[in-house]
Amino acid sequence: MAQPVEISIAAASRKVTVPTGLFINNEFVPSVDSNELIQCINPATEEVICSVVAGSVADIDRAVAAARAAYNTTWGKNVGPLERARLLHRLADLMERDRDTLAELESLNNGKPVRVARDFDIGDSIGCLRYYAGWADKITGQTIEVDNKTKLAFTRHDPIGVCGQIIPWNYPINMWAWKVAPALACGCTIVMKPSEITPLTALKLSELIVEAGFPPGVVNTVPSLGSVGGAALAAHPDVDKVAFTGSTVTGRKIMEAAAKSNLKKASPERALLAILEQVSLELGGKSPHIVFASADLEQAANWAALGILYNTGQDCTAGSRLFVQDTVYDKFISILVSKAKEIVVGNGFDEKTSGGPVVSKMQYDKVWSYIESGKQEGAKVILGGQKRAGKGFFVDPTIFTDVRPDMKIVRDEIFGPVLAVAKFSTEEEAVKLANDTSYGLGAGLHSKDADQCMRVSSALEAGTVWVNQYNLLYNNVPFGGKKQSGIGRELGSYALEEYTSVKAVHWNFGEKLDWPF
Ligand SMILES: NC(=O)C1=CN([C@@H]2O[C@H](COP(=O)(O)OP(=O)(O)OC[C@H]3O[C@@H](n4cnc5c(N)ncnc54)[C@H](O)[C@@H]3O)[C@@H](O)[C@H]2O)C=CC1
Ligand code: BAL
Repeated sequence: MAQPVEISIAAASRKVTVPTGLFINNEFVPSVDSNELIQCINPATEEVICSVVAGSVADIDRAVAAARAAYNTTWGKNVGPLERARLLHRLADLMERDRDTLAELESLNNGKPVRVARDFDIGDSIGCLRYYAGWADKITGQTIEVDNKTKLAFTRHDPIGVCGQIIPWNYPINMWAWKVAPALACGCTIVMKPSEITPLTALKLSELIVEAGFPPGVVNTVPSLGSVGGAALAAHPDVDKVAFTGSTVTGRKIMEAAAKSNLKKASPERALLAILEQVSLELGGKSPHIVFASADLEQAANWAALGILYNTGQDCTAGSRLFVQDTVYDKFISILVSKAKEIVVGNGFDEKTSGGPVVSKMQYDKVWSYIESGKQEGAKVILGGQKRAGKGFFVDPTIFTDVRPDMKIVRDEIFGPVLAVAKFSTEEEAVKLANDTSYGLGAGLHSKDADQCMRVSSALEAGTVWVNQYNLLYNNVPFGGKKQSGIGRELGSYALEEYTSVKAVHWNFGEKLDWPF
């Protein structure tokens, strides 16, 4: 079993062929020692789309060996920056060519609307590949004077090596691009483990890796269960760096695995420093979104609704805790509810649809258990909160008011279209409520008072703060979290630091060493 399957996309009158094997050394191959398969489900219909090979620990070993061989021969320091840039641009061209098919496949496997996948996820991913193609020949070190007459030092930003990249199911193509583009621009090789829930587009993109002309072994793709392939990749002694996006629980496990594998070579005191260079984690969030009385309420309601409903709330930066100033509270809530009602949730192949189902039965059950807990803990449902009849893991926009800070719906990351709204009266109170979380990924505020915007954006404990907008990201602006939302930064020039290792070279052109010293 590693044969491609033909998937019929009836709504678009199209058929698409999808590889189902593990992608190692530019070939789709069966597992070396396992017959396990991963079933891919369409969350809008609950039907099986197809099955793909589930990689084993031995398959991860094989993929890492392929990545190491490529790093030492055809890639790494053996390929120039212009060639790395050319290939990244070529890959971007191919994604552009296949944009519609990729969007349809993404929609089938993940549930997000085709329009959203095509215009946002894939559009941004193409932009990401091109952005880092532009960086490939601009990764420079410094020349440092240490003694004018006899010595100088310089730094080189070497590729960090073989990277294990573990990505989630909420943005399968986009998270692929965020990981692959900077790593390749820096000269790293990759073993990519897509989520077992959404492996199809990573496999389809692997075909484009071959077509673009990347040498074998530069990018390898191993769909596998997290507890099998993900854990093996994180603990692998020949993986130089692990980059992860996903839950905080799994992020902790990855940190532990990387530390243990580093301990094989490093002393315990060095292990922490070693893993800080070698692990980057983009984890969960429970992001606050504050609306002050002076805000443009119509606009703030649009951004607040986008903040929780975009990607059906399955977004690490979802603005899931909304704080509204008491003097405008009633007016704002009525605008917000009317905005949320306008969002079309349903058929992903309809261009008017903005929201799809949540990704899986497990996620559906998790979201509903939070909705039930919100009701039981005494929060008031002012929108949604009722199950739909029929097939598909659909959850309609759900808004709770009268929430307290101790409620589970206020404390935990739900990863669904479920908003908890609370009232505040002073700026100080809003900041205190906003920062009352173990997470620190995103935060938003709306106000027409510029001084207030500056004060509050400075006080909010988050890696990203949006002022008078929410949830928009750009490839040239860094992204990442504080507190339990992660370590390291993706996007922008900052991501290059995650995939390079700085080497200082000390050059002596005149100093004689007196002996004995
Ligand atoms: N920050 C984010 O973007 C994401 C957050 N989540 C949160 O996590 C919750 C659970 O979703 P999951 O799919 O279970 O997330 P997860 O964090 O377990 O999965 C993300 C990736 O990690 C892999 N993984 C799982 N266990 C692993 C391990 N022991 N070692 C290495 N890799 C491992 C998975 O196979 C997947 O590729 C969601 O409800 C949501 O709250 C989920 C996905 C993305
Ligand atoms: N929205 C940025 C990436 C994420 O949700 O995982």
